[in-house]
Amino acid sequence: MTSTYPPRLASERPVSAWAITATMVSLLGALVALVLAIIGVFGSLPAAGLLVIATLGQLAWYRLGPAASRVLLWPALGLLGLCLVSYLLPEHWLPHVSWDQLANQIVTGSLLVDWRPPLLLTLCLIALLLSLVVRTRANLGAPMLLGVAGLLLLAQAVEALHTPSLLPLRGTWLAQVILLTLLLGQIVDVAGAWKQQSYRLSRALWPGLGLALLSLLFWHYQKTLEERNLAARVEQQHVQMAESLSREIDDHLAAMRRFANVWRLTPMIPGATAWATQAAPYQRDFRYFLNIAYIDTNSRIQLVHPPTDINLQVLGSRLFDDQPAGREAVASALQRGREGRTDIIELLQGGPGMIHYLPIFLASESRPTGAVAMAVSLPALADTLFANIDPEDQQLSLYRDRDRLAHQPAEARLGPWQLEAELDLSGIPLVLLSQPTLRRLLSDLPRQPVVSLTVGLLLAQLLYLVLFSQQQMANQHRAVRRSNRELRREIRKRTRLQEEVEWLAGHDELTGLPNRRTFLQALREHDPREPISVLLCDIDYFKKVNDHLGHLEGDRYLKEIGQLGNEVIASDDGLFARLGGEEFIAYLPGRDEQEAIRIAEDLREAVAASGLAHADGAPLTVSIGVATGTPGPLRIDDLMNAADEALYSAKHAGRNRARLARSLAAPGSEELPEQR
Ligand SMILES: Nc1nc2c(ncn2[C@@H]2O[C@H](COP(=O)(O)OP(=O)(O)OP(=O)(O)O)[C@@H](O)[C@H]2O)c(=O)[nH]1
Repeated sequence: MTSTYPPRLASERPVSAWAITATMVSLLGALVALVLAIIGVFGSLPAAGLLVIATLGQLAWYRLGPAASRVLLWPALGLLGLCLVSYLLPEHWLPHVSWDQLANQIVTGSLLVDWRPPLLLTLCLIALLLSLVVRTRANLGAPMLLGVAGLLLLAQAVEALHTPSLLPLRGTWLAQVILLTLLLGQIVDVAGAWKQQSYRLSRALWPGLGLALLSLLFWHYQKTLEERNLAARVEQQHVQMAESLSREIDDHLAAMRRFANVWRLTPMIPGATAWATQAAPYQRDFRYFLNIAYIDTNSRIQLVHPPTDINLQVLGSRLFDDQPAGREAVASALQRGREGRTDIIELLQGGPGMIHYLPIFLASESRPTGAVAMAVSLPALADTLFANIDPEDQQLSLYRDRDRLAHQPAEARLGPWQLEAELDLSGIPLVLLSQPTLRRLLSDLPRQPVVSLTVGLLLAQLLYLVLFSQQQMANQHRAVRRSNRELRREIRKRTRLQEEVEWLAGHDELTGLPNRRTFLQALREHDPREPISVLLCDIDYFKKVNDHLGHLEGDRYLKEIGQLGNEVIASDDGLFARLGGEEFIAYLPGRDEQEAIRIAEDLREAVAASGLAHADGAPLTVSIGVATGTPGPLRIDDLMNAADEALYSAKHAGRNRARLARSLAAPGSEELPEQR
């Protein structure tokens, strides 16, 4: 991975031309959506407004930098957060009606649903805007947020296409296109940076997106289930309402029969007072009885209760003539002594209704002496039946075939569901239609699926962040271990070099023997209570070796002699060093002259017998100057000079010999017998 210093800010990154183009297209779309929403043709105004802010925020990010972008985006995120809260808060904490009141204060007649985008659109916008305000866009949060936005967008498209939803996704296809281009713009913008970290990203991104997808699927399952449950509940309530209406109708039939039977106990045709007294409680209980009238055998209305103007007007009417639609029913009661009822007809008092005719048998009479007519006004019946229904909850209509008999409009915006139930009005089939209001449906809809979706998405984001950070830490850990390894290797290398330098400082490179420095050090550290001897040793005619056998061979000879000398001197607890050139020196602590001379002879003989030879076959020899210091303070220069003089003396005397320095022993130097 390449890195630059100083690190670039996100706003300094070169922005792709594609990203700018996509954003411009989105902006255009968002502005069109806004205009359409303002003139009320299409879509919702707040959603369009938020889209415009989102695209302007993205454009500001590219053109002016993060600070300008955030000025636009944070307030938009605040609004979206409020929208999300409205989806999440339980009804008993803050009822829907309170949200609606708030919306109504902003624009009269508007509801909460007008002011918040659909759930998935809200979440998608939140993810998009958050990805813009996350500073390190290409690294930390943005990939997951953009991924989630993409998923939500897809889910929203699928929802809109396939699933009939309780809340229609009003005009969101345009919003989806705008969001999609916005999303693509962002992805193109940061794709380059993602590529650099694709390994780390994919390890964190796929599990995160997997969890987000699971949350979405789970949410969809729960939402569908809850909507189905709600539909079933509403349906059940509707059926119960229809049943209670049917019961009410049955009750009024039973009441009518009771009323008709009352006259069996009396021997006379009912009088006006008795009629009014008997009819009053029935009319009070069933207000939709427009009237309760006594019809004589001639089908003439003789008595009527209540004595309202409109009822009094029909008094004396002969039903056979005046109301032909009910003739059959009247005849059934008066002539055959059986209950009869009209179909739904236009009543004499006006409005649709039906009239029941029940024969009146006086005591001991076997033929009816008249009939009781009970006119039921259908609008009044519907009013009575609907009286207990809150018009803010639902709209109700009563139909016979296609004719609407009664209608109670809702006093709130209607939801998308229409429910149907059948009613039996004394054998006439009616249909009761109900349409629950949006507010009622929304307040009844459980919040749990939205809560679990939000929690799921948060967990997915958290999982992504944890995995991403873990990857980052693992990477850093790997880098630290790598640099540690390199450091250890460097230290080892330097230690070896140091040892080599130290060894070279004290040794001769060619022969591997200690050098002059080490020799002098040993000399300086010797125990002054003991004698000390040195053997200064020089190869005889070594120049010839070089001249005739070559320098490489000369080097080999030097190495051989070094090894040989080391063996001889080390066996006598001494140190054999190379002084330089073809000169060697032996340091023999605790050795007196006699011992030193013996050792010098051993060395000389060993060299002579080594097999090393000149070009003419003559054996290679060495001359040795021996100097010994007695116990006591030592003057190194004196010792060395003495050895040197002794060596010179040995050379001068013909070479291949050892000479004891005279100056440090008895006066003059003593020649050892030549052993050739
Ligand atoms: N091959 C090789 N030759 C060296 C090295 N150091 C010194 N010499 C040679 O040793 C020779 C020393 O020669 P001289 O000092 O003239 O003495 P010599 O030929 O040994 O004769 P005497 O000491 O007088 O017996 C020179 O030819 C140097 O070039 C070395 O490290 N390698």
